[in-house]
This record gives sequence, structure tokens and C-alpha cells, in this order.
Amino acid sequence: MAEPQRRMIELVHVNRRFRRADGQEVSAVSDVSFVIPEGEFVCLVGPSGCGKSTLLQMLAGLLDPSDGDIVVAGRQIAGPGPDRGVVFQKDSVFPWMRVIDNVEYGLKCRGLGARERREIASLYLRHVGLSHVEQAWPRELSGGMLKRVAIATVFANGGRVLMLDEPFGALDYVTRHQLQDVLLDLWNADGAGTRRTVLFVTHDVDEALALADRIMVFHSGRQVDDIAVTQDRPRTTDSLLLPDMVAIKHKLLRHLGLDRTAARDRGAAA
Ligand SMILES: Nc1ncnc2c1ncn2[C@@H]1O[C@H](COP(=O)(O)OP(=O)(O)OP(=O)(O)O)[C@@H](O)[C@H]1O
Repeated sequence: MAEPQRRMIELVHVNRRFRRADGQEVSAVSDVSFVIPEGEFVCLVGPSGCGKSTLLQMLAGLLDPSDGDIVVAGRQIAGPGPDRGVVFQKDSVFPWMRVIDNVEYGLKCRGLGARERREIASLYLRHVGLSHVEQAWPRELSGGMLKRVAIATVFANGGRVLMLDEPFGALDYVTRHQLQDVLLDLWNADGAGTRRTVLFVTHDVDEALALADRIMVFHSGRQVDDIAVTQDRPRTTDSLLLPDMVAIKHKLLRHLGLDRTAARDRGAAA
């Protein structure tokens, strides 16, 4: 019998409220509860302001919940930790360090020796296709290359949970697709049973369909859907057009108020 997957992330009735400058209270995350097993690739989708980044920041330990529990690998989190790596939309690369030193930095903080950390950093830079710029400064790299550095860094650091907040949002179409492949290849390279758990925030429905095992949809701080994507990987142009995938796409677009087919049908029916 297959081993049950370990619970990696558990949120129990999590709320986060903010007080705005005008004194009004805003509920950014409202009563969110879910469990994510180890190794799952989850995309968080929802309209702007629905609480995705707040959720990720709480999971990263950068923000406390107002109420509720956040448990990672069986432990209630208390601040950031090396078990969780984060990539933000804006670059998480230190401009004053060479590329290889950026990738090594977290390992150095954890006390790894110079030779070991160099080996790990070089390995991940090779994985993302950047061996040739190990000694370069970040200012010499394109936006897509900087994202590759950020991804290599977060994998090299060895966190079991990786959180990416719209990491490819500012990239052009081609680079974005290349980076999706780089991310999936790295995630896959760990092999079944040892894959990292990934939470990936995106506005892009097609990106979620290409990447996710599971898509959670948020609206006004609440989780409004939780959709399993069972299509095999690699997902190709053709497999993304299979009826199951198209049905999920319609569902997601409806959540975002963008399902033009439904709008046209509603018009015809009226
Ligand atoms: N520090 C803060 N102070 C006051 N309100 C905040 C603060 N941070 C977030 N909010 C509010 O909480 C809500 C959720 O914000 P959040 O950034 O989590 O949404 P999001 O889904 O990530 O949006 P986007 O996709 O545009 O990044 C919004 O109404 C936002 O204005």
C-alpha cells in the first residue's frame, strides 16, 4: 500500500487584519484553512487584493496571523526559517555580490564550509544554465537571468517549502515560459518522494495550468475553490487543450470574472 503523504503545510482558521492609515480595518485573509502534503506544487490564483501575498508572507514568517495556526512540517512557525525559501516578484538578488556568492549566501549563513557551498551553488547554477556567469555581477545580467539566479539560490538553500510570489510577472512571454520549464525541471529533479513543496502565486491562469498539481482560488481574503490538476507532465501545447484542462481554465476564468464564453452564452440565453 502506498505511504500516506506527510502533511507539509497546515493552516487552521487563519485570519489577518490590517488597520489602514484612515483607521479602517481591512480583512486581508479570512478564515483560511487547508492542508498541503509534502511534494505538492500548488498555485494560488485570485484577483488583485484577494490576499495571496499576505498569505505567503505569513507562511514565510514575515507577518504574523491575527488569529489561527500555521504549521509547517509539524511545527507552528515562529518567524522565517531555513526550511522555507521565498522568491518575490522584485528581485531577491544582492547587487553587491557576484552571482555565485549570491547563491552561496544562505549556505554560508547556515555554516557550510567553503568547498561544500561552492559545489552546491555551482551545481544549481549549472541546472539553471548559468555556469558561464558564475563570477558576473548581477548588474551584468538580464531580468530572466536574475530570476534564474533567484531560483538557483532558493533550491540551493535546501528549504523543503518554496514560496514564489509572482516570480515571472515582469518577464516577457518567451522568458516566462523558459523559466517555468527551469522551475519544473528543478522541482522534478529531486525525484518522487523527495520533491519540495511549492506555493506559487500567479495572476496568470495559463501559468497555473502549466505548473500546478492543485490550484487554490482566493477572493476577498477567502479561499473559494481548490482544484486538482491531474494532467501528466510535461504539459504540452496539446495537453493543455484537452477537455479536462479547458474545463479547469473556464472555471478559473469564471472566478476571475473573465469567462467570455459564459458571458456570450448568457447573452444568447437572455
Ligand atoms: N500593510 C498593509 N496595510 C494595510 N492593508 C494592507 C496591507 N497589506 C495588504 N493590505 C490589504 O490587504 C488586502 C490583500 O492584499 P494582498 O497584497 O495580500 O493581495 P494580493 O492578492 O497579493 O494582491 P496582488 O495580486 O495585487 O499582489 C488588500 O486589500 C490590501 O490593500
